[in-house]
Amino acid sequence: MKIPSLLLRFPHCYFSRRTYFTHFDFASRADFLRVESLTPAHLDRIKWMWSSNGLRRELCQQVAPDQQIEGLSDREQRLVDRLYNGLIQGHRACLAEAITLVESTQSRKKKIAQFLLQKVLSYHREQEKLNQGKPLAFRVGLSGPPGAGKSTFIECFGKMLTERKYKVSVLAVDPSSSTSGGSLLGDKTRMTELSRDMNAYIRPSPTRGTLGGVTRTTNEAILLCEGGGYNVVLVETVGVGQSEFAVADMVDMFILLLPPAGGDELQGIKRGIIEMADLVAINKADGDLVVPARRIQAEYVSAMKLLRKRSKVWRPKVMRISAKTGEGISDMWDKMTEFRDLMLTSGELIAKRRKQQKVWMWNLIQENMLEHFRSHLAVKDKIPLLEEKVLSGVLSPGLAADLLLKAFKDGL
Ligand SMILES: Nc1nc2c(ncn2[C@@H]2O[C@H](COP(=O)(O)OP(=O)(O)OP(=O)(O)O)[C@@H](O)[C@H]2O)c(=O)[nH]1
Repeated sequence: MKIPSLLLRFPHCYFSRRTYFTHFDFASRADFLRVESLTPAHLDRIKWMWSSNGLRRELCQQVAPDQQIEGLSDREQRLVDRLYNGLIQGHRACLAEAITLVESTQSRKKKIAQFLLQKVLSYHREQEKLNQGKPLAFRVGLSGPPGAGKSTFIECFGKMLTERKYKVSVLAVDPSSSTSGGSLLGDKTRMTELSRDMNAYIRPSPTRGTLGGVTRTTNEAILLCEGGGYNVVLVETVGVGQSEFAVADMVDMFILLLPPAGGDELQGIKRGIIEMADLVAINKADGDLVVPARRIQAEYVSAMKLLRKRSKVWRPKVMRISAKTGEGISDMWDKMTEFRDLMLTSGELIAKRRKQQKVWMWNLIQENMLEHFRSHLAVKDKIPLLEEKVLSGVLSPGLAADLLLKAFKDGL
């Protein structure tokens, strides 16, 4: 039987840890995880083990449960292994294919995607242990009103980071087109240089109108980008609607990018979102706009002093930058790394991530329960009639809700 080439390249995805330690006498766990530590003798042994039936059966039984996935066909399992191995090798095509799989709404693909995510999560845990428990990537949310300069900023900021040998991924949360559900803005078209950079990955993420405008898949795409070795993950939102609040709930640091304009130009910005900002960057501080930028900065500095403190170690900062000239961008990164280090040292960053995962679990339950309720046979035909009665004032919202909930309960 031909030995699978993947077995020779990534044997630790086939063999359980026990097999490794009993049959390959690895000195340490770190060695076991480093595939390049395989010697020709190890490879000969793998070939021998694969050829002798008895051991092959044993190997299959020994593969850790999360690797020998029940319920997936051989073809689906090969897809999961191919995407997983390509992802952790840093292949952008595998990352793109993995995110597309995670974005799928088709139930079978969703199931395969969850298995892939579980493998990536366990890889995350291994790598974080090797990284003294520190997170693999710095997750940054970026929001601001249309025209504030987000795309121009990401292009300039991203290029600066890749020149400093960071791997940057950008998930641009786009409003979906009403027909296709695909992303409208296609930020790639406006981040031309960065999208050509081999150390950058840009992905418009369609919202499909889900809760808060930011999709479940954005949260999961962040995990996949980190599994792909991207150590700075930027999640950009269009800056209107509810998406900023959802993004703030899935990143380590939330940045608000504002134009040097006050008053009605900032109508799109809700007070609540300013309270969630860890850093406010007044953009376009160049040319004739330097003076207004200074004034707006002063206004926000005094306004933010009145906001309730959300961290014991960090006070939100207000900076002036120019995405056009690059002025202030490097200082801004210094401030961001200062934030990350303070939050890590104080333990607030890990605590925040744990809390965020719980918030997302309940967001998803709420979203799926509502979907399940609306589509339930005992309820869906009653909804239009009861909505009509509420609109015409015949029924109170409370009574209509009780009638629908009773129909749902009786129908269970
Ligand atoms: N002077 C100046 N103009 C800028 C700067 N950054 C962006 N712009 C200009 O502002 C306009 C909007 O920039 P974008 O980067 O598309 O802004 P955006 O926030 O991505 O816009 P939306 O995609 O509509 O949300 C463009 O004409 C940019 O050239 C800056 O730092 N200085």
